[in-house]
Amino acid sequence: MDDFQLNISSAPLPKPPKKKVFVPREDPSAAAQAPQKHASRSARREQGNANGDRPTQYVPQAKAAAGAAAGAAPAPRKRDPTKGFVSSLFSGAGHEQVSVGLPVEDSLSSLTPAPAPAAADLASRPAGAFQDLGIMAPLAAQLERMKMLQPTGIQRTAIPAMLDQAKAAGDYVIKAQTGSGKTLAFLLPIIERLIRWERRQPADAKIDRTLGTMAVIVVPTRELALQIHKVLETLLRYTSASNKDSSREASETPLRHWMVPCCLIGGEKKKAEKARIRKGATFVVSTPGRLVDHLKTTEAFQLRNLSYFVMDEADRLQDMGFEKVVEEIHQLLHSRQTEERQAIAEKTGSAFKPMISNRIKKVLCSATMSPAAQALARMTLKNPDWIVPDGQDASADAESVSDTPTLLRQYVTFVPTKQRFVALVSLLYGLAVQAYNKSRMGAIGDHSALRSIKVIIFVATCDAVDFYHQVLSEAVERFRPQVAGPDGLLSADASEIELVRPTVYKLHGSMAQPDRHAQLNAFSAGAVNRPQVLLATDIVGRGIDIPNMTHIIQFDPPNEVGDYVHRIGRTARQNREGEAWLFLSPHEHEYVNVLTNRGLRLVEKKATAVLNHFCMTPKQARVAGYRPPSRVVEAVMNKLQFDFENGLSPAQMITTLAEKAFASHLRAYASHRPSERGIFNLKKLHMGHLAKTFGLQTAPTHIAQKQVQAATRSAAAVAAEEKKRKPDPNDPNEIKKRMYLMAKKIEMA
Ligand SMILES: Nc1ncnc2c1ncn2[C@@H]1O[C@H](COP(=O)(O)OP(=O)(O)OP(=O)(O)O)[C@@H](O)[C@H]1O
Repeated sequence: MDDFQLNISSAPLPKPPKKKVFVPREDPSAAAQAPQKHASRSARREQGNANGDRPTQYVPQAKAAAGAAAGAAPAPRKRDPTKGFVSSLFSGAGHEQVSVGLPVEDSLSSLTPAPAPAAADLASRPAGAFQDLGIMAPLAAQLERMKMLQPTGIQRTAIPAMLDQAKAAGDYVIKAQTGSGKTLAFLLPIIERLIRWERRQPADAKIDRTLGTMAVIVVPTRELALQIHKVLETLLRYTSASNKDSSREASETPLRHWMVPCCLIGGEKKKAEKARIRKGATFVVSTPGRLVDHLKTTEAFQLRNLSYFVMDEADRLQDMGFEKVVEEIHQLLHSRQTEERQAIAEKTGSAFKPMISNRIKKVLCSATMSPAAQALARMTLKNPDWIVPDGQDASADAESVSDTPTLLRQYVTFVPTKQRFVALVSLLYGLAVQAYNKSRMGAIGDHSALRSIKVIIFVATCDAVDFYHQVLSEAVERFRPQVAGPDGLLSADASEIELVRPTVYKLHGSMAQPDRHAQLNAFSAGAVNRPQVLLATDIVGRGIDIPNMTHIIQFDPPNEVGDYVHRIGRTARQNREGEAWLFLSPHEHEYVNVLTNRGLRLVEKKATAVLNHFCMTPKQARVAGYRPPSRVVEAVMNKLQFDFENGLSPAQMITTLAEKAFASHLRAYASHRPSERGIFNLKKLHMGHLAKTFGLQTAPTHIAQKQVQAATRSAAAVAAEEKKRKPDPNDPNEIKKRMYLMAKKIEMA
């Protein structure tokens, strides 16, 4: 691959010593390679058949020309005979134009003006407004330190509602768009009620860890548990008597309490967690599996005073995998609390008096409520109070997902399957250049003042995360964005390219917990003046709050519209701007209807707009309306794909990774919801083209055939099973039946 690396130098760009262009198969210089011809042809045919395209051989023009001039075949390059060809990314099947009726833009930059910030979500109240909602001075002072001066829309409704003594017996459903501050919306009133209880007690009574756990918060991922735990730690730091600084606010209302948060998550040492529980934890934040484990095995868990059970990302918790676990948690919390209270009553001879509430109040919280989660809310919550942001209608369609952040722009681009990789690299480069050009104005010479992009790329499987992490990490080091110069292809200005080169991180559920933690922290803290890219599965799709997120790229579409909404909600949080890009292959275009039918508003970006950007220097990209010639774009993209297929990593290692990623991609593709399998149809997926997405020159047929057969078999088996047992899993009557049974069990517990 280094043969084809171009020199990089600062402007003015020198004439390249060798021009490199793609020479098609018919080129006389290629035809002159008589001794190689037959072997090459058969290799080419093999690839051509597998990929369904006419292959193109990449030959440096200088060598070809020299060979032709000498009247002899150019000296053959030493290489693996199965490599060295790249079928053109711009010919063959898979390029059908689709029209989906969305507004279309042919430029990377947004053509529509930025929408105005949502007035409803920006509180117009002055600082101190948290106190107006009933939050006491020490807590409000801490919020001020955390730079939270005004409550958000959902906080303005949730805090008074949850503090309202008249409604204190009921449960709550909190539904508000992503990034709107739901975490504090349920944490603040819980902390406030505990502080208020303490105020009503004689001077020697206080809340501390010996009173046991007051609130349990269960969330679907470890990362989210750690995040909420951190918010709690910060909130409680200055509002606990243990902190000397709290005496500042203590003159009027001396603080006595000492509340302790504790995080219980899979992947951590259970023994250490048991020790923490034994010491006592006022708040427990946990993932479902680990919580059940401790509820069953940790005797020291004290739940007699438990007053709140919060299910954050409630609809995800009702998903297949968690539904039963959450049900079990409900039962265990109730049974353990009852046992503990009875034991105390027997010991003391009088009924146990709980601190805040006799029953455990449940709080369901999410930006989306699937039908199953709604049914659960209706059946299991007592008099649930549906809390939505100030100014919104609580009786509106609970399943609606159209309430996405106001400053979020949603784009979809239809990229032929075989161009997916080059389009991804081009988009990353284009977005980074765009950000660099935007922030460079007024910041020339001061690179610390530049603002770059922070992107999450969602892919379907852990194997794909590993593969693209490896590939993109190398790509940014080794692929030089190339542009049209007067004499062919040139590399872009090195000093500028350095500034748009991203650091790549990865996160998926099969990584060891310390690595997960380290990667997420590094990505969150990554310098804002350099592009930061995180490759991830849906593990960071929900709840995760990363500062300065600018873009979400869904390289693989999600399994559910709910997941789409949560993924895009990682950006444009708290009234900041953000962009979400969705990649679809042309044959998947009907997925757009699935999204728009649920009220989501998208704009189509032409795939050419994405590819063009890789062929422009930052300087060229600053010229309004500049477009590189299409033949240059094609040559550059074919070269990029050629390098991708031939030049990365020790060949064996990357091939193994690629084949694994290819196989698991097929499995994931086959597991789309039954209602969407007509759109994400394995039979319509071109295996050869998909192979190119993973840098494979041909589809590993043994894998492809096996996967397609298995997927078809399992799809048929699932369909037969569903027909036999459940007429339709989304049938409201079926959901009701399931939820009724679950509610009965919980009630009995
Ligand atoms: N009143 C406030 N003022 C300023 N910033 C706030 C306020 N409340 C919350 N935030 C910040 O807003 C961001 C989003 O909050 P949070 O994570 O609670 O959103 P969310 O609604 O739970 O989002 P998601 O649905 O994605 O989980 C966080 O960085 C949080 O610190």
